[in-house]
Amino acid sequence: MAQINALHGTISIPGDKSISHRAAILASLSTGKTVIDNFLFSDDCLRTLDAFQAMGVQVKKQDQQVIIDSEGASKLSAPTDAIDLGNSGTTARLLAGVLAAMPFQTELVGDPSLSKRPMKRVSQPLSMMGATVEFLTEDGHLPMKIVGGSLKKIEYDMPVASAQVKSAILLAGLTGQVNVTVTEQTKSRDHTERMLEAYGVHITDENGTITLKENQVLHAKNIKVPGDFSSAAYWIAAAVITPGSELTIERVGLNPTRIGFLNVLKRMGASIEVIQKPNMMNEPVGTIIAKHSTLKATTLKEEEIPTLIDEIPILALVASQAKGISRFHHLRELRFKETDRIQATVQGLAALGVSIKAEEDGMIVQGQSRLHGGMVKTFHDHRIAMTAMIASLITNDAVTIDDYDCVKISYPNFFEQFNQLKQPEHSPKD
Ligand SMILES: O=C(O)C1=C[C@@H](OP(=O)(O)O)[C@@H](O)[C@H](O)C1
Ligand SMILES: C=C(OP(=O)(O)O)C(=O)O
Repeated sequence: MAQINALHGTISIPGDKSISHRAAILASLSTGKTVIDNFLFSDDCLRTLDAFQAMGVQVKKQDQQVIIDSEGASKLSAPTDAIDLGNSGTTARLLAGVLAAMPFQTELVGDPSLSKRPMKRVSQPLSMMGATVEFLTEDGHLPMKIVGGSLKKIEYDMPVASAQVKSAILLAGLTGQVNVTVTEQTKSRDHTERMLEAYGVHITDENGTITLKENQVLHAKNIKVPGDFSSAAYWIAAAVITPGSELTIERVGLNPTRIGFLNVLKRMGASIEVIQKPNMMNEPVGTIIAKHSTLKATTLKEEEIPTLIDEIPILALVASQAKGISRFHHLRELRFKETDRIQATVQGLAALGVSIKAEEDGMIVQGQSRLHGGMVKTFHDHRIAMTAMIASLITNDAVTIDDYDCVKISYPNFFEQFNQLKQPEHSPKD
């Protein structure tokens, strides 16, 4: 029987996945040489680099840097083969926006999980702008062919809160040199807008209506990527639920559109201190100190969902340790992620002893569950795998998962840091 150990130490968080994708894209669309520091070398972000390399951009990887040399958006060339996006939804949707304005056609393919995810949410606005998007086997799903060309301006009301769709439209406007206006009901992550602003592009956000002006070109600019808040969330959760723990988590991106998990945990009574550091490329950054806490249950509000959309599995684990019943609704979007994350979270946590129930649009979590070891089916979803491993910190018996490799999608050194953290004499820096 394993013993439950208090966790102590300092963790440096690897680069943000969303920002690394955008850095690779905007650097490839700029003229000149860009050095991207602290790029996340995860499977998903590598797909974005590979896609631009296939279109003639020079990409060099060294240590934690990527050096991108490009002649700009107008000089991208047709790839010789279909572009394989692997598991990456962000690459699929954002790249579709770029390709809509290219004077060539491209075929996009993905792995079985990505091939089940909805693509009409991008094909519809891009078609309205003048691109032709053809689904090659099943309506609305990859593989899809994008026949790009000259685009027209668009004013688009977003039917779902999605930073990927919003970004696809902004990138189509940028590469197509046309004016775009996107209106969001609920604000989704704004990394694309912030990075474009850092490049000096004329982009405004007035009460959820984002406008990008036509005829703007990008010139290379070095980029430093902050640590990924979504990756930090696992360690914040670990500290908060494991008795006697205190963890310091460094170099974390603190963009307000990403830190809903932090705000909800504070509402639940978690002891979390945030020390702000200087911004990186228009993105707030800081150090987080999280301690074991006595927690109370919570109910999620609709407007906070986009700010914690990828943190629902780990939040459900935290809620299982709080006093009372937590209610998570407005989560239909979770059914369209790497897997159906409502079902995968409920099944995975139930296998470890959590009293949890799936609802049509969310889940109900009974608090103060006593967890036991067990086998968690990940459905090859990195966020389910990492949630199960954090759960193992508070079980006496072993937790096993059916796929350890999938963490490489967003957090390649997760297990390295996890194992170091479990050895109290070490502090898992990088
Ligand atoms: O724009 C992005 O980088 C992302 C947006 C979110 O997806 P949606 O746009 O589908 O909400 C999120 O779940 C994903 O992990 C990354
Ligand atoms: C949903 C995710 O990513 P993507 O949509 O890029 O596959 C995620 O990282 O949790």
